[in-house]
Order: sequence, then structure tokens, then C-alpha cells
Amino acid sequence: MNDRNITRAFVVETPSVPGNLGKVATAIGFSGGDIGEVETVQVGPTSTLRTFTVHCDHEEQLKQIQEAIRELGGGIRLHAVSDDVLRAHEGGKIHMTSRFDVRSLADLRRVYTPGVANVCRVIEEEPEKARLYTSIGNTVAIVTDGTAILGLGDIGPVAGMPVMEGKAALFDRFVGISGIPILLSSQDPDEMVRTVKTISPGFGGILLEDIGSPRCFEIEERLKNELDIPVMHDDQHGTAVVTLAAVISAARSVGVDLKDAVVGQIGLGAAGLACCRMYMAYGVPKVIGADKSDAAKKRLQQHGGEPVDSVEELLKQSDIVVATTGVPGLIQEKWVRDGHIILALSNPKPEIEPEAAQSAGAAYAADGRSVNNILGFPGIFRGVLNARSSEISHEMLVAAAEAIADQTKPGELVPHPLNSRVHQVVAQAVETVAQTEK
Ligand SMILES: NC(=O)c1ccc[n+]([C@@H]2O[C@H](COP(=O)([O-])OP(=O)(O)OC[C@H]3O[C@@H](n4cnc5c(N)ncnc54)[C@H](O)[C@@H]3O)[C@@H](O)[C@H]2O)c1
Ligand SMILES: O=C(O)C[C@H](O)C(=O)O
Ligand SMILES: [Mg+2]
Repeated sequence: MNDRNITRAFVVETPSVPGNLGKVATAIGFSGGDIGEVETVQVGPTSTLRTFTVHCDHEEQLKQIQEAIRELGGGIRLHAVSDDVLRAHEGGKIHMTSRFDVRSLADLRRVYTPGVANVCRVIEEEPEKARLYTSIGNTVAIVTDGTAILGLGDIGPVAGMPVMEGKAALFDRFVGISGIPILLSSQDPDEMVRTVKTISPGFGGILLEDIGSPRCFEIEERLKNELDIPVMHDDQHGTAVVTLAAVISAARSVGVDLKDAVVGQIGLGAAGLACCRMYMAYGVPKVIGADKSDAAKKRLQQHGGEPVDSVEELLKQSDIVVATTGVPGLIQEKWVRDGHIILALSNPKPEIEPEAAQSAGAAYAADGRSVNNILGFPGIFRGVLNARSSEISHEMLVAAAEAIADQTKPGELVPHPLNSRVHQVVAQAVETVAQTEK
């Protein structure tokens, strides 16, 4: 399937006569739309109302599909075209709920005053009991300043909130952690560090998200040093873990030993530099990198990688190519060599569509929807919180990457993120390393 940027729900009424469903489906398909679900909303003696979820590439195609349905005639009527994704976001995606059902006066006295005062005293006397008697040990702050929201760039923290709510929803769904978005209205590293430290007592860990480079490096480093709870910048290390897992799986599939491979990284920002550091630490002998910023290339050099002058040159020299630039279409098909492994990880759109890379000769190709840090951050935090570890070490990250690679089925690069076993296995791998490091 091509990249489908637009998803809409078409509400269509047809006379209840056999063949009409087929006519609508054909009109959508011939105009280039992919049909997802078809839901029958109402069946009456004379007419039937259905909702067709349709994926298509661009607005023009969307108009063509609407026209094609309207032209069908014969009593077929298009009632509405609604944006399901936007609708699903109405009211936000997350909500704080109570684990205690307050129904009676006795409940009230237990949950709240006066019962709660004794619990406060217990914690005052033994602060570590907060882990037992509050939600702090199971709560992670998802902190952003909105400067590198996906590949959309510096769109501000409020516009980035849907991403943060999405990460919170995934924390809850996969590993039962409460993720609380924290939106910072400052981009000043000193103020950001101070603010996160000030609010840190309420959290068991800090996930930094979509904070642009190079500020993200300093902010993460300082918070790691100054806080005694685990801190991880997802776009750096979550991405590096999942990318290493994909690189390990790809190398296994094509029979390449990573100890002989050249890995090329395009985009040496938050995600790219961390990926390079991970490949090198894992034993890849030659890691080359391209970036439009000289400062970013210099940083790669300081970490032991080799900058190259252009994206084209990088593709010439690499066996495995990973891109995290936020620039859709940056990799041209003519640069792809037979047997290349290409991971174009930028969201929401990749540097090259996987289908295009594969038809140009790539042995394996994937984008940022499948090779995504969703496979890493939930299990990593579950593991460290279980172990009550105060930090996330490099060894834990490598264990997480290997666990993900080991869960990958032959022929795939990474496991499916909805396979909840993967998150449990990552958590166990991280917890095991954390226990040995104590
Ligand atoms: N799939 C995933 O799990 C995942 C995880 C993290 C980030 N990403 C994606 O990676 C992209 C970058 O994220 P980031 O947090 O690293 O951002 P960033 O701003 O820190 O880094 C982007 C880097 O790309 C470089 N760049 C931009 N245009 C370029 C070009 N034309 N040629 C060469 N280099 C160029 C920039 O100079 C910068 O160093 C985003 O699109 C994001 O969605 C994906
Ligand atoms: O949010 C995602 O889908 C992955 C990653 O954190 C990104 O910034 O692209
Ligand atoms: Mg991100």
C-alpha cells in the first residue's frame, strides 16, 4: 500500500438493493481510495446507511472520490465526509481516573480526610514508603518544549500535546504506567532543567520528548546527573534502541555480519547521533553520517564517526542506511543500490517510501511507522521502575534492543507494536540488567 496521508469517514446512504455496496466500493477504489472498515449504521426496508473509512494520498484525490460517489446516482447519496482522526481527538486522548470508588462516607474518610493524614505521616517518617502508598513510582512525566515535534519542527508545546497524549496512551496500554504530559513554555536549557527538577518529586521517571538538538543533549545530561530518578530522551535513546534492533534483524536476514558492515546515518540530530553512538558501541566498525549542519557532523566526529559530504555519497558508501532528518523525499530512488537496507524513519513522512526503496533494489526498507520508538520506551520504563533503578544505563538499552530483535519474526525488521508480549520482554530484559547493576 502507498503512503496514505488522509483518512476520512464517508457516510453513504444507498437504496437497499443488492449491488449498491459494490457500486460505492468500486467508485472509491477507481478514484484511488483504499477502503478500511465498512460499518453498517442502519438497515431499513428502503435504504441502508454505511460509513466507509477511506485512506487516500492528497486532497485532490479526496475530492475525486466524493465526485465519483455523487455521480453514481440511482438514489445513492453521500451525506458527510468526516475526519475520523480529528474526531477521535475531541476532548483529548487521556483522562486521570481514581482507582478507588468513593461511594460511602466510610470510603470518603479512607480516601480523604481524616484517614489520609495518617498516610502522610507514614511517608513523612519514611519517605521511601511513598512508592508503596502513592502513585509516584508508577508515574512518568512526558516533558516537551515543542521544538522538534515529529518532523514538524518547532510548532510549540501546545501543538505538540497530541503526540504527548499519544505517548501517555501507549504507556498505559502496554505497561500500565501513568504518563503525564508536561508542556514547557521555555526553550532555555537552564530554566527547563530547573523546572523539571522542581516538579520531579511527583514522578518515578522523566521521558523527554521532541526536544530539538543540540539543546536536548545538554538538557538530558544535566537532568540525568542532577536527578535520582531515571531520565531518558525518547528521540535519542528510544529511537536508537529500536533502530539497533531493526539493524540487527536486517543484518541477520541478509547474512551480513555487523562487524563488517558500513552503517550510514542521514540526519545527526537527537535521533541520528544517538543511533550512531549505539551502532558504534554495538561494534559496527564504520559509521558514517551526513547532515546539513557542520556542527552536527563535528559532533559525530567527536563520538568516533566519519562525516561525509552528501546524502548521495553516504548511500554510495553504506550497506545499511538510516535517515532521521524530518525531510520527506530526501533520498532519491536512483541512489538506492541492490541489497541496500534502508530505514527512512522520519515521521510523519519518510525520506523515501519503503515501496519505492524496495522497487529501486533495496533488500529491506521500512519507515518510521513500523521502526518506531513505541517498541522501546514503554518496556524500558517498566523495567527500570520495577527495579527501582535511578538511571537507564547503556547496557539496559542494548538489552532492550536485543530483546526486540529476538522477538522479531523471520522476514520482518521489528515485531508488531500491538504484540504486548514484546513490551513485557523488553521490560524483563531491562529489569534484569538493572538488578545486576544495583
Ligand atoms: N521512527 C521513530 O521512532 C523516530 C524517533 C525519533 C525521531 N524520528 C524522526 O526523526 C526526525 C528527526 O527528529 P530529531 O528529534 O532527531 O530532530 P532534530 O531536529 O534533532 O534532528 C534533525 C537533523 O536532521 C538534519 N537535517 C535536516 N534537514 C536535512 C537535510 N536536508 N539533509 C541532511 N540533514 C538534514 C538537521 O540538521 C538535524 O541535525 C523527525 O522527523 C522525527 O519524527 C523518528
Ligand atoms: O512519535 C513518534 O511516532 C516517534 C518519534 O518519537 C518521533 O518523534 O517521530
Ligand atoms: Mg518523538
